[in-house]
Amino acid sequence: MATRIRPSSKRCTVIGGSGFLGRHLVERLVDRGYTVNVFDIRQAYELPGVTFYQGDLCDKLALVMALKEVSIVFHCASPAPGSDDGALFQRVNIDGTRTVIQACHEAGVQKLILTSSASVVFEGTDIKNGKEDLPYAKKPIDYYTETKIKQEKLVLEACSKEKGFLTVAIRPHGIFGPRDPQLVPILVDTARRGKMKFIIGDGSNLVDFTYVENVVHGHILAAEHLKADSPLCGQAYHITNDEPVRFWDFMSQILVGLGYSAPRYHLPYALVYGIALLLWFISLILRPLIQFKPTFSPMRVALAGTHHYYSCARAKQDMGYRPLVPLQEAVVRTVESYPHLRNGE
Ligand SMILES: NC(=O)C1=CN([C@@H]2O[C@H](COP(=O)(O)OP(=O)(O)OC[C@H]3O[C@@H](n4cnc5c(N)ncnc54)[C@H](OP(=O)(O)O)[C@@H]3O)[C@@H](O)[C@H]2O)C=CC1
Ligand SMILES: CC(C)CCC[C@@H](C)[C@H]1CC[C@H]2C3=C(CC[C@]12C)[C@@]1(C)CCC(=O)C[C@@H]1CC3
Repeated sequence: MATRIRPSSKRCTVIGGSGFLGRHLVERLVDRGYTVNVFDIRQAYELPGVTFYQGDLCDKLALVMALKEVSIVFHCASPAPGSDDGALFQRVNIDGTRTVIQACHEAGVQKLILTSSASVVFEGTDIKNGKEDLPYAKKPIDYYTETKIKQEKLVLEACSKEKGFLTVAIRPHGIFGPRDPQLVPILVDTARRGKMKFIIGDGSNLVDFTYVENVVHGHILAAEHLKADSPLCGQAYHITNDEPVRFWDFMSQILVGLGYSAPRYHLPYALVYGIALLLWFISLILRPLIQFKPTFSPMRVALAGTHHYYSCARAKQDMGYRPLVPLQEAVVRTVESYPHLRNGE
C-alpha cells in the first residue's frame, strides 16, 4: 500500500497571496519560518522562500499542484467586493471554494483557514458588539455578502475530525494598512473629486477598522491553534482591532493625515440611502446603453451611516488573540505608507 508522506506542519499555501491581505500574510509566515506557496491569478511580487503558482482557483488540477506536501491552506482570494458581477462571485466564491475543498482532500491537506468577513451578518442595520452567534444576513446587501455567507458555510461544514481535515473561518472587518487597494485609494479619489464634504447621518456611528497586521496575526494564531481537540474546529472568529471608532472620525483622520479637508456638513442617512438606491437602480436600467458606477453605492452608504462593530472575545478566549498594533499607531503607519496619495502629489 502506498504511504503518503506526512507534510511538514510549516508548509503552507496562500490562495490569493498576491492580494493585499494575502501578501502581508505571506511576508509574516516567511518571517515565522514557514515554507510558503502562493496560488493566485496573478503574480504581483517575488520573495525568497516563496514559490508562485499562477492560476484560477476554479481549476482543480492547477490548484492541486500548489497544495502538494502542504499541511495548511489559507484561502483569502475573492473578487473585489465593489464588483456587481454576480456570476463572477458565484464562480469564484462558491464553485471555486468547493474546488478548493476538493483539491485539499486530493492533496492530503490537514487544515483550511478561510478569510471570511464580519459582513456575513450585516444587513444594513446597526450591529453593536456583535458575536459570532448572530444569524447570517437573511437579505444580504450585495452579491459579495451573499457569496461570502455561502462560502463560509461550505468551509465550516467541510470540517471533519474523522477525515483529518480541520477548518476554521476568520471574519475580519474593514481591513486597512499599507498597499490596501480599496479604503484609502477610494477615499482619496472621492476627496479629489470634491465629494468628501458630507457626513452621512449624525456622525456618531461606531465601526471596526482592523489593521492588516492584526488580521494576519489572527490567521496565523488560528492555523496554529486548529487541532482535532480544540474548540476552533468548524467555527468562525471575528478578528478586529477591538477599538470601535466613529466611522467619520476615522475617515477624517486619514484625510487630514494626507492633507485633505475633513467632511463637515451633515446629510440625513435616509435621504442619502434613498438617493444611492435610486442611482443604483438607474445604473442597472441604463447598463445596456451606458455604464456608470455611483461612488455612494447603497452598500457604502449603509457601511458609512450605521453602527457595525463586533466582539472578538471568542478569538481572545480560544486562541489568545490580542491586536498587536493599536488603532492610532495603525493610522499613522497607514498614512505614512501613501506618500503618492498626499494632497498636491
Ligand atoms: N479588504 C477588506 O476590508 C476585507 C476583506 N475580506 C476578505 O479578505 C480576503 C482578502 O481581501 P483583500 O486582500 O482585500 O483582496 P485582494 O483583492 O487584494 O486580494 C485577493 C486576491 O485574490 C486574487 N483572486 C481573485 N480571484 C481569483 C481566482 N479566481 N483565482 C485565484 N486568485 C484570485 C486577486 O487577484 P485580482 O486582484 O487579479 O482579482 C487578488 O490577488 C477576501 O476573501 C475578502 O473577502 C474580509 C473582510 C474585510
Ligand atoms: C466614499 C466614502 C463614503 C467611503 C470610502 C471608504 C470605503 C471605500 C470603505 C469604508 C468601509 C470599507 C469596508 C469595505 C470596503 C471599503 C469600505 C467600503 C468592505 C466592504 C470590504 C469587504 C468586507 O468584507 C467588508 C468591508 C466593510 C468595510
